[in-house]
Amino acid sequence: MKLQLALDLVNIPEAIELVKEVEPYIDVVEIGTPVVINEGLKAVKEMKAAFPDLTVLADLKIMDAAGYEVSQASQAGADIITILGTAEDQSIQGAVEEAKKHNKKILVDMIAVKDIETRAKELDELGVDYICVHTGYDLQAVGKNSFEDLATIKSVVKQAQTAIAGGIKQETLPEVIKHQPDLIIVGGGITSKEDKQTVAREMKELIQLG
Ligand SMILES: O=C([C@H](O)CO)[C@H](O)[C@H](O)COP(=O)(O)O
Repeated sequence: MKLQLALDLVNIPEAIELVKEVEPYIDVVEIGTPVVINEGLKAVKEMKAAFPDLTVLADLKIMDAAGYEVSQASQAGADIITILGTAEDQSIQGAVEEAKKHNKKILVDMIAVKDIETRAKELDELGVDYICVHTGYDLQAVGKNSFEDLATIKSVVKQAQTAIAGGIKQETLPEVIKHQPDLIIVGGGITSKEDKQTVAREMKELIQLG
């Protein structure tokens, strides 16, 4: 199980400063969708330049023109690029093919997918690298989480790795670990804390205990 830090509500210098604090404890750094919207792929480029050994995920949440978007993000230095599970199969295939050309990986975000089980099976067959269940900010606000969806995808996926995102905190981490996803994505659970380094270290230690 790996730990991904999601950076959503920061600018580029703040993102780099934050990663400096927690780098030893994270496996992947995510340039979140709001950062990409505000700053563009420059944010991915600058993060990769600052931390060449860290895996960088560009949370583009692609819905169309997937091959082109994946190509652009790959050239900016992203190692993993996200596409939405609700996108057309044609788009998913385009993303997977383009990512292979650049030796990059595709993570499918299952936010707003209604039939998680069926779609996860289809995506797995389309050859994506990760399938990620995700409770977005707007559903977190009404008390939802993705633990059940994680169990669902774990039971049907054969080749892809599994991931979970959305409101995960130190207190809910043990419940996540029980389901053994390959990737655990944490944003506010670390970035909103005063002592980010301690929280990231303690979360990483818990993950390593498995
Ligand atoms: O993908 C995300 C969200 O849609 C905003 O872009 C977040 O990165 C993801 O939810 C993880 O952040 P937290 O929910 O704060 O842990």
